[in-house]
This record gives sequence, structure tokens and C-alpha cells, in this order.
Amino acid sequence: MLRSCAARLRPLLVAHGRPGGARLTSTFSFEEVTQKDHALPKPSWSKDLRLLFDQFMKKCEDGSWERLPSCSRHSVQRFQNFTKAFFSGSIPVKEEQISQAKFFPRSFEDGLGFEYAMFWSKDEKRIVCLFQGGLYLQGIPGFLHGGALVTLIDTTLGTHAMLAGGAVMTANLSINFKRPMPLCSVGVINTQLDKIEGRKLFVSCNIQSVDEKTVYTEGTGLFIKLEPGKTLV
Ligand SMILES: CCCCCCCCCCCCCCCCCC(=O)SCCNC(=O)CCNC(=O)[C@H](O)C(C)(C)COP(=O)(O)OP(=O)(O)OC[C@H]1O[C@@H](n2cnc3c(N)ncnc32)[C@H](O)[C@@H]1OP(=O)(O)O
Repeated sequence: MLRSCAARLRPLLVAHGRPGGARLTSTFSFEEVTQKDHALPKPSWSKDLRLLFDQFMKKCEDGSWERLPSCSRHSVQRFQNFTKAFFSGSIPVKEEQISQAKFFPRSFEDGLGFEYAMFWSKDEKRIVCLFQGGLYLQGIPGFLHGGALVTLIDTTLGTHAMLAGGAVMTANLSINFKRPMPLCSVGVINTQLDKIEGRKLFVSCNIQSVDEKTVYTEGTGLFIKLEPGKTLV
């Protein structure tokens, strides 16, 4: 079950990454194209973020890179399928809350929270996440909150781990904050898969400035492949 989930993730992602990709509604498809795709330019995006986005879209033209779509909600169907497969159907929230739940990094108004787009290199097996941290993510005055950076690291590393291993959960994150990152500036996250040991996937990344002169943060993550039917809660 787990193996087939991982195997199905890749072709689905490719189809979704293409403009006008087919409508696919598999249980573990990355996102459903029937919902709004947030990983596309918006008026709130800075010039830097747009320029970088355009550069990566160019790289997608020969098929070596894919843009990963990103929605703010899971469909009720996918929610139920996921809990059925990995949590023995035990639904952790009230039935009426399912359709209201939002993916945390996509839960802010445009431009105020996390603005990001991820690109996957099929050849190099890595993700580049381009992002801009909005005004509601402030920590010390003028700079991004460390927890906001960790959220993006978890999301990006988790996405990489899912592409490599199917359904996973974060077991451990280790973060080094090297330099404070200014609010509303643009950062680039580069990931790599370091190793796989059984159900454990070790993934790491750093966050750099657009000119690559500053490394803001480094992170490593341990993700565990979920075992279908294993009761975790
Ligand atoms: C997810 C699919 C979604 C599909 C829908 C599509 C969604 C599209 C959206 C894309 C975005 C994706 C990105 C999401 C990123 C956010 C992820 C989260 O927030 S997640 C939320 C935050 N995370 C949580 O809430 C997770 C809470 N934790 C848990 O539920 C469980 O601990 C577990 C699932 C992580 C592992 O449990 P269990 O399956 O019972 O596994 P065992 O105990 O048997 O261990 C197996 C092996 O792993 C070792 N090991 C384990 N842990 C650690 C560790 N910390 N340190 C070191 N090692 C550790 C352990 O020693 C053993 O090693 P070995 O003996 O084989 O050598």
C-alpha cells in the first residue's frame, strides 16, 4: 500500500505541474487542480520573487524541472481516504470541521503570510522553494520569526520526503539560525535527500538570500514513512 502510494505520487505530480494538467483526484495526489493553486504569481509578490519564479518556469520548459502546485485545503474525500489508510478511519476532528481546515502555510491572506512556490528537479532529485515572508510573520522587529522559517523548512523538506517515500510525518527537525532574515525579503530553500534507512528519510536544506551571499538558516529533518493501519493516536 505504502509502496503503491509513493509510486503514484510521481506521475500525479508531473501531470499537475503542467499547465492545463489533467484533473486527477487520487487519494494521495499532491494537490487537486480543481482548487485554487496558490503557487502562482500574485500582486503581493515582490519583483525579486517574480523574477526568480520566471527563471524557474523557464527551466520547466524542457521538462527537467516541475512546478509543484499548492492548495490551501484537502478535499473531504482525500481527508477521509488519508485517515482511513493511516489512522484506521479514526477522524481527529469533528465531521463539520473537515471542510473548514486549512493547510497552515496557506492560511494567511495574500502577501501577509507565506508566499511560496516549489520546483522539483527530476534529474537532480531536489526541491527549490522560492518564498517571501510577509508582515504577519514578524519575530524581532523587522525580521522573520524563527518559527515561520521552521514552518517553511518543514513544509519543503516534508514535500521532498513525500516525493521520495510517499506518506510521511516529521519525526525530528534540527535548525541552525545563522543570520536574521528581513521581513518581506525573498529567500531560496534548497533541499537534498541525504539518506534513506528503512522507513526513515533524512533530508536537509538551507535558506539563502537571492544573491546567494547570505545563508540565513540550515535545517535537517527526519521523516518517517507511515505504516498503513498502524494506530498512532
Ligand atoms: C502525509 C501525507 C499527506 C497526503 C496528502 C497530500 C498533502 C499535500 C501537502 C504537501 C505538503 C507536505 C509537507 C507537510 C510537512 C508537515 C509535516 C507535519 O507537520 S507532520 C506533523 C508533526 N509530526 C507529528 O505529529 C509526528 C508525531 N509522531 C508520530 O506520529 C510518530 O512518532 C511517527 C509517525 C513519526 C513514527 O512513529 P512510528 O510509525 O510508530 O515509527 P517507530 O516509532 O516504529 O519508529 C520508526 C523508526 O524511526 C525512528 N524514529 C522515530 N522517531 C524518531 C525521532 N524523533 N528521532 C529519531 N528516530 C526516530 C525509530 O527509532 C525507528 O527507527 P528504527 O528502529 O527503524 O531504526
